[in-house]
Amino acid sequence: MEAEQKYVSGLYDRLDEMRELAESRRSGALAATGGTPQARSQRESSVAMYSEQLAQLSAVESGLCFGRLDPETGAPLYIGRIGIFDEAGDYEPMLLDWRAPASRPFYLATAADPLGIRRRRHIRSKGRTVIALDDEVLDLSAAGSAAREGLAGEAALLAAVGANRTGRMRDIVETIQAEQDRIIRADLNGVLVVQGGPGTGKTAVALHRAAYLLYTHRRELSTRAVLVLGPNPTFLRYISHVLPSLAETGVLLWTLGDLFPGVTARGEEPESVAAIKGRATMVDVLTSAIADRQELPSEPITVYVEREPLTIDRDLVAVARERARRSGKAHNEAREVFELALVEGLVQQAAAIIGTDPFADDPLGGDDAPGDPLLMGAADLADIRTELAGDPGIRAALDQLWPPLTPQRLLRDLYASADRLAAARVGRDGTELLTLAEAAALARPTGTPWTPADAPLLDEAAEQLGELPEAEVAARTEADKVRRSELAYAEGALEIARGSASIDVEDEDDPELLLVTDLLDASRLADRQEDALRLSAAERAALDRKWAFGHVIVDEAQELSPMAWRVLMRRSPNRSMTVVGDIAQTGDPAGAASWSEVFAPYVSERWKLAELTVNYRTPAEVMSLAGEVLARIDPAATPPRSVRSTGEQPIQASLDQLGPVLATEAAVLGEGRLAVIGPAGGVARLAADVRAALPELAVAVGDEPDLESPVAVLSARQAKGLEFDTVVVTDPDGIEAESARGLNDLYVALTRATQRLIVLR
Ligand SMILES: Nc1ncnc2c1ncn2[C@@H]1O[C@H](COP(=O)(O)OP(=O)(O)OP(=O)(O)O)[C@@H](O)[C@H]1O
Repeated sequence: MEAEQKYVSGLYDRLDEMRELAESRRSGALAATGGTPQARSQRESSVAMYSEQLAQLSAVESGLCFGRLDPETGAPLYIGRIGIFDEAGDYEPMLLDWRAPASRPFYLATAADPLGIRRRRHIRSKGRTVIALDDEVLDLSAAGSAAREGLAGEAALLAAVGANRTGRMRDIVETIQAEQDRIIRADLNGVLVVQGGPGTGKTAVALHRAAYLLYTHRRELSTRAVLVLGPNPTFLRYISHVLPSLAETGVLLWTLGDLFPGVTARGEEPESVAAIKGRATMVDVLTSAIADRQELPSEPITVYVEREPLTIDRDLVAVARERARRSGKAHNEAREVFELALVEGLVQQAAAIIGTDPFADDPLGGDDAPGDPLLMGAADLADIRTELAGDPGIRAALDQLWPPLTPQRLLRDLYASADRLAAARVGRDGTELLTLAEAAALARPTGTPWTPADAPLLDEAAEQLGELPEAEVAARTEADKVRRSELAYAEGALEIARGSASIDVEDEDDPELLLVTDLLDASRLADRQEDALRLSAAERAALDRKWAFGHVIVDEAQELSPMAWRVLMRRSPNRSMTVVGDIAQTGDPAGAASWSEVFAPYVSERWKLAELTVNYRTPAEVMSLAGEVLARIDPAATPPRSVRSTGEQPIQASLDQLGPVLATEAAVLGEGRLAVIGPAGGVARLAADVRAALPELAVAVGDEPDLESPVAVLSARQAKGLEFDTVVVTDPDGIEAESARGLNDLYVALTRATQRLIVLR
């Protein structure tokens, strides 16, 4: 132990030196002034780079070195969170990054297949002090019973899984198991689906895979960024410390509601409505909704040019509309074709009126050819065309008949109008896409906040609407002072976004306004301002609807709707994805019933399935109770095997015991965390009861509960992906009855405990 302490202390000394160096370089860069704009911008990026280095070096402080491998021949190798080299010596590695190929036997070597390793040692520390060493001799003759096979570093693993929970997910880098390691280090390309029951480490594996991929494919992924999609903001906060503790920043952690740039969709709506919005048929509903905006005038519109009345009637508009639709362009792009055709029709009218010689047929008239009404040449016609194209009356008519549309405006107008919904529910070929009741369920007043299920629809609408021509954008920019001030605001926000990686410039109130994000997509922004704004790939990705991520990781993937998958596939054109989930936990009515159903439309059968089979969270006793619910969901499914048992059976009691049960559990909770889970409809009342029973403790409840509080009251749906030392599930029948997939929700609730489960019915 003393020898290991000496080695580990030497590593911390090097870490301190590295920090000091980064600190002094950063101060140097900060102190320098003046110079060319280029020098200034280089300085700015140096400051950013050293700041990031410093953050990374601080993040690995805890558990810097956690392992040692003794090969059959040669010097021992130390394994840790980052690689450290001996600059004084021959640049020898003092500490190997856990992701380096040479570290791999630490996770994979077994007595049966020792991979050239004699001994594996887990080094456990508290702060900078080594507190325990766990050795495994990887020699069949010396190894214990065969039952130990397959669990690497059993003592360290059991210490980790049995430890108190803190409300923040921890990394598992010290005790990654072989089946997990194979997934973490799987090839970058292709779609990898990780199916695993509760507590099998799917989330942990997904995050470590992100860290591994960034390390191994740094150049490629740092320019394209990695996206991790999770089910809700509370969950993202819960997992948000894992990647920084592995010295990885620059991964975007998003929910579905963050996927459409410029909108942070956090509104709520009934699940049944979200389920309609999630259906693949919504693609056609949007197509119909857009076609419905290409209007024929109910009354002829009269515009005056040089005091002469010109008429925009149904026939003229129908011809122009047909020509624009036939162009095959997206709505906003086809507007130009529509405008040309409409103006051409009006030019003919104007020419007929203005250019008609009233004496054309008068034998006593001028010397023009008898019967020729036109006195105008090509130049005159061109003049009229220019005049008409700029005429405010005609422009207003164009905006009515073929309006330039942002996705926000299209969707907002659609939801706000029963007539528009009625038109959109029928396909272009006359088929019924939504029933009357389904279309009516989508209705809502303008100004209602966007919901997560709206984000994929906004993205789909953007795809179908296309972009407005630059000239149109520029004209509107010029005309609209409000918009310009908003642009200035957004540029300010972008400066701030260096830290926050997202801007939120929604404008709910003025549907006429082109949103700033329509103009500020990152490619245009980068073209214009690359030098001025040195955004990281992750920051630019957050602004650009068409960003293609280097890799996309989806957690709780079973909950995503077909519409959500469409957006994700657009963001991942190279189909480099890791998808983790558990079909048995699908709670959302819009979610998936099988993985093939999800991927068939995109990669047919070309996706790989990996399974995780060991449950690290839930003790065997708890899992056996949850297994009864799983058998009702799917009699063929096997629950994952728990890695440990506590010897304590779950307690089952009556609901009126809530007070005494909570008092008893709080008394033994220590530093741990307790959750009370119940039907969504009763969470507020339940929270009041829990507060009354535990007046001394902070009780978190609500949309985004603080999971670091000792006690949280949650619905089963909110508890998804989370875990607590003690879990009290109240009214299981109520949870089951609450939705079509209530049984799945109950299964989730019963599998959240790391130590103790109490069920009150
Ligand atoms: N190899 C490991 N070493 C130590 N702890 C582990 C290991 N694998 C998983 N765990 C722990 O097990 C718990 C469950 O992991 P995780 O939340 O990733 O599971 P999950 O499969 O996503 O679960 P669910 O589907 O129920 O949300 C976490 O506390 C995680 O840290």
